[in-house]
Formats: sequence, structure tokens, C-alpha cells
Amino acid sequence: MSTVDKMLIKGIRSFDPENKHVITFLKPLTLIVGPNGAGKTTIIECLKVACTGELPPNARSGHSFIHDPKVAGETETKGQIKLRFKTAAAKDVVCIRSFQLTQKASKMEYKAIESVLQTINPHTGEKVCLSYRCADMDREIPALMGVSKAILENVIFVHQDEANWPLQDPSTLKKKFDDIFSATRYTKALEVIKKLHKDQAQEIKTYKLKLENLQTLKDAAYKLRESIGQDQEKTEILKVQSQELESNLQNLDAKIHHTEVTLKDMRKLQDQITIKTAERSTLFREQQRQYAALAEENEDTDEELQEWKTKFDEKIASLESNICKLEREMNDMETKGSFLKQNINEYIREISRLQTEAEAHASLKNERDSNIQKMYTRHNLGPLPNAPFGDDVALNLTNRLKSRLVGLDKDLQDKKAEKDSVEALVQPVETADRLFQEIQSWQKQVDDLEYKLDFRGQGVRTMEEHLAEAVGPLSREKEKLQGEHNELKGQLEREYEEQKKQLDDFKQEVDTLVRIASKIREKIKAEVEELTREIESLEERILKIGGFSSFEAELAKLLQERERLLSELNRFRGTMSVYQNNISKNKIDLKQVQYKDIDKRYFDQLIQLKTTEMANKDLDRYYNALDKALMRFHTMKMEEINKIIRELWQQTYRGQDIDYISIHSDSEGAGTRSYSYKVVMQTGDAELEMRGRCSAGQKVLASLIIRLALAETFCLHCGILALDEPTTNLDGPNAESLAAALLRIMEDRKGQENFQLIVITHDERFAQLIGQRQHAERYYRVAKDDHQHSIIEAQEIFD
Ligand SMILES: Nc1ncnc2c1ncn2[C@@H]1O[C@H](COP(=O)(O)OP(=O)(O)OP(=O)(O)O)[C@@H](O)[C@H]1O
Repeated sequence: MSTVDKMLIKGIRSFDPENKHVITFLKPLTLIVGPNGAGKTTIIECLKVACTGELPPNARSGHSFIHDPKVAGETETKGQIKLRFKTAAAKDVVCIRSFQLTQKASKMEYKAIESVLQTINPHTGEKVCLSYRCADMDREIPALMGVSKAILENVIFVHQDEANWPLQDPSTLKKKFDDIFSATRYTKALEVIKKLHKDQAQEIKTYKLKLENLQTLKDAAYKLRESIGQDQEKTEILKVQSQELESNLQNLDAKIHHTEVTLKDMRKLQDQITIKTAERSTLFREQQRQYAALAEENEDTDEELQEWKTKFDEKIASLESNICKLEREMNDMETKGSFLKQNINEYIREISRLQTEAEAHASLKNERDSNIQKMYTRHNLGPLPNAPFGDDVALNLTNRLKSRLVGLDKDLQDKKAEKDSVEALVQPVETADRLFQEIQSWQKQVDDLEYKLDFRGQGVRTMEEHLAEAVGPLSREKEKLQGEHNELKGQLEREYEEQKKQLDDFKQEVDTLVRIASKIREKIKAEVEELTREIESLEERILKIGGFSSFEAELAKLLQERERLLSELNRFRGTMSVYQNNISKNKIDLKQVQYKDIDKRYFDQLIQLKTTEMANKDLDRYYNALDKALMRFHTMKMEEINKIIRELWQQTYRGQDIDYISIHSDSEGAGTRSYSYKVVMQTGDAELEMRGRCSAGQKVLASLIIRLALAETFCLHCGILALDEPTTNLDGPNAESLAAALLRIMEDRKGQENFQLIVITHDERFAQLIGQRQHAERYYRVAKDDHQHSIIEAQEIFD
């Protein structure tokens, strides 16, 4: 709770500008006593000026408030008020206000030269000075003291001249009450709110119109965007469909390509079939030709050849049996020949022996000769010379015998010629047999001769020689015949071999031909079969593929489908281009200035509208709330004030005519929050307005009581109340009762530490009544010194 502690006064009214006068305010009572004109009121004025900046009434804009330079004998005087007070927060603050009054040539010039608030740093104890403009300081100090300026002016520090304001004219009363209730401010606030509400309502209308306009644009933009979106969506769908179509088309193209390739392949296959068929035909023809060629080479047909082969085989078999037979015979002959040869060898050995013997039996030569003769004779070989024959003769004779053998050989040759015929293969054998028989007969003859030689020639050398000469040609003939036999045999064998070889060659040839024919047949057959298989496979493949017609039909179908897809694709593309055009057009439209940031603008406008609407609604609500609160506050406070006034009046007023007084506040008109006030007194049953009816003393008392009640009601944070000459116009009893009331108030506020009553009075009696020791240790006496300067002196409270 705020209180005033100390005040320094210098150069204000009658206070000396050169000297400082300090008054310390006591609690709960500061009693200032002094005669008229001593300067007591100046102290209240200084308090009021220091706290509110409000100069006293009739201060002529401050000229008369400052110590007059003329009085001081100066051209300029400076005044200063320095007030130390405790704020509502119990902080010590010093308020310094300095003024200057200068005597100019024609007029005085008043100037407030300094407004300073000093605070003390609680930690360091240093003073902190803050300079203010006067207006700011005038607002700052009431705020620090926790009470309004109006309360300070009209309740706490009321000037003596204005002390009876509650009973002044209604307008003053209303003004004071409105100030006290801050009604004007609140009314102004309400009016401002109302105006703001109205302005905002107007703004809301404008915003609504703008919003409607923006809504239209937004809708149009939305439609455009929606249209773009739909078109884009449709375009996307069409794109997807187009892609599907393109994909289908590609697949179709692939299928068409595949079908065409297949058809091409099929055509190739067909061509291959044709070629293979032609090849097969050619092979057939070739086979025919080769068969024909074979037929030409061997006119016989296979069957004929086979028949011929069979016959030939039979013939070969027969020949082989003959050959076997001949071989057997030859073997027999060989056996016989070897036997003979053995015999011959034995004979030759015997002959050799005989020849050795013949040397001894040369005579036998003659016999030989004779024998030759005999043989010649016997065989009619011609005439012979006379014996003994010489060797030449014997040789000739032997040659003649050789010739005879040559003839025989010729015969054998003929026989051989006969043998040349294959068909008469037996004949050579027979001839051979015959010749063999002949050889045998000749051999017999030789044997006989040899025997005879052996028999007759033993010991006869000549005979042996002749015999040897005769046997030599025969042996040579024999050997020749043997050679011929062997030759014939070899020839037969060669012939047989040749025949056999021929047969084998023929067989081989036949076999070769058969093999070739078989091979040709097999090869051609294989090739034909291969070709047939290939043709069948190709035909099968063609069939498997489905045949030309199905593929051609499929191709035609696919081409038709392709045409359909292409036309559909073109249709899609056309539609897409229409959508694209629409999108482009709509996008261009959307780029128009009117659509720029339309959503944001709409949104901002909507927010502005909604916030304004909400603010306006809030304002309305606030207006009503404030209005109601003010009304309620006013009613509540007025009730409280009236209650206190009534109590105080009843306690204070000693007259019997007025039971109590009260303040009536009437609303000046329906719906307005403006009140008119009047102070009424209850006299019996009558309630009368006091103004113009009460006495001066009643007026003073009523005013004091109203101020006390107002202080009680509004000064919750400020415990100060200054009363300047409260007993003015009061008679003794009333002054006493006022003193008693004040004492009672002080008594009631005993527990309230910061209650501070400042009472200024020239009434010593009154001063004595309230100036009791229990409320103050001393009081102040204000007087004037010799220089007519006011001085403040502290005095002991008297009992
Ligand atoms: N501008 C001024 N210069 C010098 N003196 C002044 C000036 N204005 C007023 N005075 C004197 O100051 C005194 C004012 O005193 P103030 O009104 O404080 O007296 P007071 O003690 O309250 O008297 P009262 O009891 O009659 O009310 C008067 O004597 C007056 O002549």
C-alpha cells in the first residue's frame, strides 16, 4: 500500500525559494496546524502536484503556484517539490519536479523544467534517476501508487477550494464520479469498441464481398484446375491406354511379323517340299535311269541274272567236280608217273650200270644197229645204212625217230587244240589218257628195249652205247611228253584257274553289280525315304503350324486387328491432343493475374474475414462484458459507497434533521452507460437532494464523508487521505463528531500499517481532538517567518 514519507518544498507559493522546507509524514496521522495564510494548503497542493502534476485551481497555469519573483525581488524564481513515497509495492521512490517562473518584460513565464523519478537500487543502495516528460510522469506516479489520478485529485489530495465538489452542480458531480469510476475512459473504450465493431462490421461486409469475388475466382480456378486435372487424368488414362494399344500393336506387329515369317517359312517349306519332291522325282528318275543303265550293262534282268547265276553255279559245280576228277586222275597219273620216274631212275641207274657194262659189250651196238634196223623195218621208217652205224647215223636214225615223235607231238597239239574248247573239256583229258596210254605203250617199248638191252648188253659196250643213243631221244621224248603232260596239266589248271577266276570275277562282278544295285537301291531308297520323311515332316510341320489357309486367315485377322488398333490409337491421340489443348488453354487462363495465388488470396481473405468476424464477435462480447462489468462494478461500488456514507453520516452528524445521506446514480437513458449523480439526504420519509437544501456545514460534512467513503472504496492500494480544513463551516458538535469519526477511522485502521491521514486545520480545538499521542508523536505547525516565508515546524503533541 502506497504512502508518502517526506516532502521538500522550495520556492512554492510562500515557501522560500532559497531554503528547503521538509515535512515528514507520519502514520497514521500527520497533523498540520497553522493560521490562515501560513502555507498549510500549499503542502497539500505540493503533494497533489508532485503526485498528479495537476496544478491547483486558479493557479493561472502555474504562475501563482511558484513563489512570485516580485515578492522575492528577483526576475526569476525556481521552485522544487521533492516527494519521497512508497509505491503500492512498498518500493521507495523519490519524485522531483522543478519549476521556473521568470519575469519577462510584460509577463511571467512559467516552465516545468525537470521531472525526475529516483529509485534506489535495493542491492547497492545507489540512486537511479529516470527523467520523464511531465505527461509521462503524471501517468507513472499514480500507477506506482496503485490508484487512479482521478482518485488522487478528487479523493486523496483535494484542494480546499474544491473540497465540496460532491455537492456542486450535477455536471461537476458527474464529471468527478465519471473520473473516479474511469467511466469516461471506459465509455470511451466502449465507444471505441463500438466504433471498432462497426468499422469491423463494415470491413467484414467488404471482406465478404471480396471473399465472394475471390470465391468466384477460386471456383473458376478450381474448375479450371479440376478441368486440367480431369483432362490430365483422362490424358494419363488415354496415355496408358495408348501405351497399352501401342504395346498391343507392337505385340500384334510381332505376331504379324511372326505370322509373316511363319508364312515365309511355310512357303520356304513348301518350296523345300517342291524341291524335295522334285529331288525325289529326280531320284526316282535317276534310279530308273540307273536301273536302265544296269539293264543296259547287263541286259538280263535280276531274275535272269539270278537264273543265269544259278546255271553258272551249276556249271561251275560240274566243272569243279570234273576238275576234282581230273585232279584225282592227275594225282593218280602223278603217282604213276613218279612211280615210273622212280623206275626210270632205277632203270637209268641200271642203264648207267649197263652203260658201264656196255663198254664191255660194245658189240651190242651192232645189235643196236640191227635193232634200229629192225625198228626201222618194223615201223617202216625208211631205209637204213649198213651196220654198224656210226654215231651220226645213229643220231640221224634217232632224229628220224624224233621226227616220228614230233609227228606224235603234232598229234598231241591237235589234241590240245581240241582241248581248247571249254565245252569239250573232257576231250583233252581223254586225249591225255590216250596220249598217256600211248606213252605207256612207248614206255613199254622202251622197257622192252631196255630190258633187251639189259638182257643182251651185259658186258657189251657197244650195245650199251647204241642203246643209250636210242634211249636218250626216247627219254627226251618222254621228258618232252612229260613236259607236255605237265604243260597240258598246267594249262588245264591255268584254264581251270582262269575259268575259276573268270567265274570268281564274274561272281564278284555280279556281287558288285548286285551290291551296287543294292547300294543304289538302298541309297536311292534311303534318299527317297529321307526325302519322303522330310517332305512328310515338312508337311507335318505345315499341318502342325496350321496350314497356309489358317495362317493367312490369321494374318488377315491380325492385319484387320492392327488397322482397328491403329484407328483406335489415332482416335486416342486425337482425343489426347484435344485434352492437351484444353489443358494448355486452361493453364493459360489460370496464369491470368486474377487467378494468381487465388487459393492463398482466398485463404488469406477468408482468414481475414473469419478473424475479423471472430474479433468483431469478441469485441461485441467484450463490449457487452465490459458494459455489464462496468454496470455491475458501478452498482456494486455505489452500493458500497452508500453504505459507508450512511454509516459515517449516522456516526458523525449530530443534527436530527437528516437521517442519512446517499448518492443516487441514474442512468441517463435506456441503453446508455452514462450516469447522472446526485447526493440525496433522507429526512424522515423524504429523500431530498442535498444540493441547494443543505447548510454549509452539512455540505462540508457530507463532502468529507463522501470523500472518506470513496477513499475507503477505491483506495485499496493507497492508504493516504488528506483533509484540508475539514471543520470549515462545522459547528462545534459536528466538528467534534467529525474528529471522533476520524479517530474511529484511525482506530479501525490501527492494524493497517500504511494508513495515513493528513489533516490540515487552523482549528486548534479540532487539532487537539484528533491530535492524540496514540496517533502521532508530533504535529507540524506552519507559520511565516519574518520574511513572510512559510516555515514548517514540528511540534510535540500536547495532551
Ligand atoms: N505566488 C505567491 N507568491 C508569494 N506568496 C504567495 C503566493 N501565492 C500565495 N502566497 C501566499 O501564500 C500563502 C498561501 O497560504 P495558504 O493558502 O497555504 O494559507 P493557509 O495556511 O492554507 O491559509 P488558510 O488557513 O486561510 O487556508 C498566503 O499567505 C499567500 O499570500
